Amino acid sequence: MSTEGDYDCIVIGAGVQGSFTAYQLAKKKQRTLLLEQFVLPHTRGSSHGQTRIIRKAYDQDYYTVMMEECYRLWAQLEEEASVKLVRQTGLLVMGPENSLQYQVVKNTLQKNRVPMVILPPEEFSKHIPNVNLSEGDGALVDTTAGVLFADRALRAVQGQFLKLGGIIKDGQKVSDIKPGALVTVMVSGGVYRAKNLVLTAGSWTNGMLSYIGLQLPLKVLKINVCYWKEKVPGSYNVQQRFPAFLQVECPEGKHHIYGLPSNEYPGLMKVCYHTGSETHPDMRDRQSDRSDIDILKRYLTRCFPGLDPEPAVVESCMYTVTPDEDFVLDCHPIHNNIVIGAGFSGHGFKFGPLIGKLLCELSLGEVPSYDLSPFRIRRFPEHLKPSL
Ligand SMILES: Cc1cc2nc3c(=O)[nH]c(=O)nc-3n(C[C@H](O)[C@H](O)[C@H](O)COP(=O)(O)OP(=O)(O)OC[C@H]3O[C@@H](n4cnc5c(N)ncnc54)[C@H](O)[C@@H]3O)c2cc1C
Ligand SMILES: O=C(O)[C@@H]1CCCC=N1
Repeated sequence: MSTEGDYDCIVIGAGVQGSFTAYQLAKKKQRTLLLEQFVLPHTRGSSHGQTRIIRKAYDQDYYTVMMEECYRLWAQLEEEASVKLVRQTGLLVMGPENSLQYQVVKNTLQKNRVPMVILPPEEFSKHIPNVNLSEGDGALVDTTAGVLFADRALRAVQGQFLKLGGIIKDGQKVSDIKPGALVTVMVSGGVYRAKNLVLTAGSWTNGMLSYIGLQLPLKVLKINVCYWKEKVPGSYNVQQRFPAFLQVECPEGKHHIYGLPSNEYPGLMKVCYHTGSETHPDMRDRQSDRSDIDILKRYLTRCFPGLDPEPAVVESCMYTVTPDEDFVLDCHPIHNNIVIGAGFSGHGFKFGPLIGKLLCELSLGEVPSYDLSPFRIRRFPEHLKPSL
């Protein structure tokens, strides 16, 4: 077994969160190694695919507030890498006018003075053709929102990290971690040591944490990523300024439904259900539950009459979900040179640049730029005792 040179920091996992963390560390002159189990780019985790939603429309103030800086950081990366990563389309939010869910999002936007437009039901179809607003639903548009070009963003941030002198080793699966003043990381055929470790292993997080005496209440869900054909090509197209959308409550299912204007596959609009069935991350393709697709078919038949209600393409992705759907951004409770970023619960991409900054701050022992109390490990006390 060979021993390779020491680093200031090793980051495990080159998804969006690990890549931005490595980039931030390299910006701070840290000698950084980014380790990835698969050959890059890959489609086996949570960060692949061409698009994601970026928005300020959230239930909780703290996410809306954090998004302010995220937009700036995305723009900074666009400039540094000379690439377009964000397209402003707006986000149409729909939900029962009197429901808590809809009202909370509306209030958060209003309180934080986020530019938005409320669409009264009688004016809805003038602004949003080809969508049936449900009886009793309210509708608003978060005009700051849009589409993030995800694959392109990952390439851009990894490219900037390499330009800063960072090292990426892909096809290197971490098989053990030994904590200590120097953390030792084992991969097949090699050992790496560093003063600090950041763990951003997505759906494989609990596997990694088992090496260091910790388990988190994370569920791994397989998401069916569905694309639906426009009956009239272009009717829900990004070029026609059709917005992304979020349906916060509807009779068809308990969870949100969200969609992005047709873009990546010409004539196909991406619409997904915000949950899926549990899986082991290495067994994703054996999970064949499609009950979410039945919910989407019924919803689209009723509300998006311009889409063929049979998915034309179904791809796979994974969520790693915490019980409260808030992220985990914290130091290991005993080994404080090990930082953990996990549980992004299906909504973490848009925060990537800021997550990178925060995990870098935690790793360097700096005071984090935001109050991280919603993201602490000790909010799950029952999961701390048995494994430590
Ligand atoms: C269908 C879908 C739609 C989504 N829509 C949105 C959206 O609209 N807006 C939004 O903001 N977010 C969205 N998200 C969420 C967002 O994409 C995720 O929160 C984010 O990609 C999580 O990134 P990550 O870096 O934590 O995980 P990953 O991308 O999975 O990265 C973890 C990496 O760690 C590597 N790894 C694991 N174990 C090891 C090991 N032993 N050795 C080496 N490497 C290892 C993995 O191979 C992987 O590459 C969506 C997610 C999905 C699945
Ligand atoms: O994060 C997002 O914006 C999307 C849409 C809502 C549900 C999860 N992901």
